[in-house]
Amino acid sequence: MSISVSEDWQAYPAPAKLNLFLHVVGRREDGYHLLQSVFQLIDLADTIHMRLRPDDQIVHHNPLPDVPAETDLTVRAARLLQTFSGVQKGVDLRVDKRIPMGGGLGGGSSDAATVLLVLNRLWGLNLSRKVLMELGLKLGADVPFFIFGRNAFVEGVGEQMKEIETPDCAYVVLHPPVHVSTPAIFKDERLTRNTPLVKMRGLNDIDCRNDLQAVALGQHPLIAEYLAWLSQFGTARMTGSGSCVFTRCASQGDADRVISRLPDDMTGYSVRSVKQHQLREFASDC
Ligand SMILES: C[C@@](CO)(OP(=O)(O)O)[C@H](O)COP(=O)(O)OP(=O)(O)OC[C@H]1O[C@@H](n2ccc(N)nc2=O)[C@H](O)[C@@H]1O
Ligand SMILES: Nc1ncnc2c1ncn2[C@@H]1O[C@H](COP(=O)(O)OP(=O)(O)O)[C@@H](O)[C@H]1O
Repeated sequence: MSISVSEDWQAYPAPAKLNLFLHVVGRREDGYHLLQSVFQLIDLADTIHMRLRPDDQIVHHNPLPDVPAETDLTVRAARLLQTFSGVQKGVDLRVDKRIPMGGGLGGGSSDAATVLLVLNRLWGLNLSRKVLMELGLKLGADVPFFIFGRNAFVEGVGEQMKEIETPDCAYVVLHPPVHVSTPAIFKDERLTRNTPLVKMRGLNDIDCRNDLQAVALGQHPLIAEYLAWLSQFGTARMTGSGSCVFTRCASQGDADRVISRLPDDMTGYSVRSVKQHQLREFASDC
């Protein structure tokens, strides 16, 4: 799937995710934390424009204000794939950001996953999903999920996943304007790391909380104000390491109505659950 914007450039989606719950169940010797979480794809998405180049350069045409091109996850993903495969091909990149950055919605990771999936096809590499997921993990703990491309129960540091049925529904997502540092949340001494392991049968049996939430609220009290406002409409929770918070709505109309009541100084989105990443077939399962 792709949406044409001009003769050469093609546009590809990079969807965001919500963590419907997130439990911290332990810590590895290297300091990384063991998690259990359900990752849900949503229809809030960045768009990555890509064009093959006649040389082997990787060129980012509109770097983000605070992220130099060389450190952008799209460029890092393309370089990683180039080095791994030894291919002597290049690509032009442009990124239209819609997913708030540092919001716990996985935007950077999803951008990286989209680049890996698309270049796998554009460069004719034909790497399997498994190989792309292993490569993706080198870029960030959330990248394998977006390459997996289906809603999933995720374990380990983000590399073990099983497909899971999740409700087809609408959500309201609010973005408190604070930058949450993921390493700072995981390092915080107030973080509990001993939530008992759950067996995943269905979401109804799970204590759907986010163990990172209390720590994020301690570091950024503004998130609590957004949670309090959203809690008028249903159970509200933080996604990932924050700062975004969300609640489930009975219908898209209900979600739109919540957004229409948002105070002028708050930013939010009415979104829908997505069953599958539109680029999932860009990697094969064998
Ligand atoms: C918390 C989660 C849940 O979805 O998401 P986000 O809030 O980032 O979306 C992820 O596990 C985050 O994934 P990601 O943002 O890719 O993190 P990474 O770049 O891999 O790691 C950033 C830092 O967080 C800590 N970290 C991350 C993941 C993990 N399982 N244990 C950790 O301790 C490490 O200190 C690491 O250096
Ligand atoms: N293409 C990109 N999009 C967003 N963030 C990026 C990108 N490349 C690198 N980053 C860096 O990754 C950090 C985390 O971004 P993001 O994935 O949006 O948040 P989160 O991990 O909280 O979901 C950003 O603050 C930014 O410094």
